[in-house]
Amino acid sequence: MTGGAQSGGGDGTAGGFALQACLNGSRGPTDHPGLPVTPLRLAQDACAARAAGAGAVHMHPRDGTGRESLSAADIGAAVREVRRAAPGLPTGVSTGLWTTAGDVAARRAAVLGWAALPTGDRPDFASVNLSEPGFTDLCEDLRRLGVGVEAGVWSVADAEALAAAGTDCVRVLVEVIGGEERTAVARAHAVLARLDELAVPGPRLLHGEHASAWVLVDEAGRLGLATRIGLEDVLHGPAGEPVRGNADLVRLARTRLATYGR
Ligand SMILES: C[C@H](N)CC(=O)CC(=O)O
Repeated sequence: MTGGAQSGGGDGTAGGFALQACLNGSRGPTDHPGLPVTPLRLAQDACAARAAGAGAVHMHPRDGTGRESLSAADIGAAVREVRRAAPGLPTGVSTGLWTTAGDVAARRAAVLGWAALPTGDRPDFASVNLSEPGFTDLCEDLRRLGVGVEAGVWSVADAEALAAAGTDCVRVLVEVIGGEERTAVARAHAVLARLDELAVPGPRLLHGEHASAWVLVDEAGRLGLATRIGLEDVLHGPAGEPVRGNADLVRLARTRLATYGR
């Protein structure tokens, strides 16, 4: 089985949870009527996702115009509101380079600005995409800020880059981005196997998006790995049925994971 020895201490979780809710991603409000964008809506959805069975949240905080933002003010406002509504819920944010339009120095400066936040307003962890330039400096900056790194591995090449860098991370996100549903499981296995071959430490969280989202929730269940679901990754249930929002998606994922004893 792939993802075995390094999958998270044998308890099938990624550092204490089996299911993370990815609340909004880069989506806009026209994508789904339930999409949370403001700190208050993110907090409401975090709370509802936890009640539905999520053990952590990942979000893309926005500025006053609704655009993704890494500024200390916007990150701090979203994290603070989520912590107020859902105390103790592990809370993470994206650091996607698209947020600063591909400007590595601007991203680094924004993240370094989180030093001005009280520690309680800093996220517990942040995802860092290995395919993006500047990931080693960013990981070191996050470590100094006391923010855990979720290493975003999208390919075998990313797995090799992570092994070569030796980055300390709280979790390895095996993210099957793009491509067709019928190849998603094979792609996931190729990355998981390479991570294990290279003895990359850290629990794995496996997920896909769009057509591959549900098939990889099932595969994570089968492999005993953590996974994630939410409006960032998919806008409907496993049979294409409509959902009201993140809490519905989390409930549906929990039902599927239960069939694998999770
Ligand atoms: C393209 C993926 N939705 C990227 C993702 O989930 C990780 C991140 O926020 O950087």
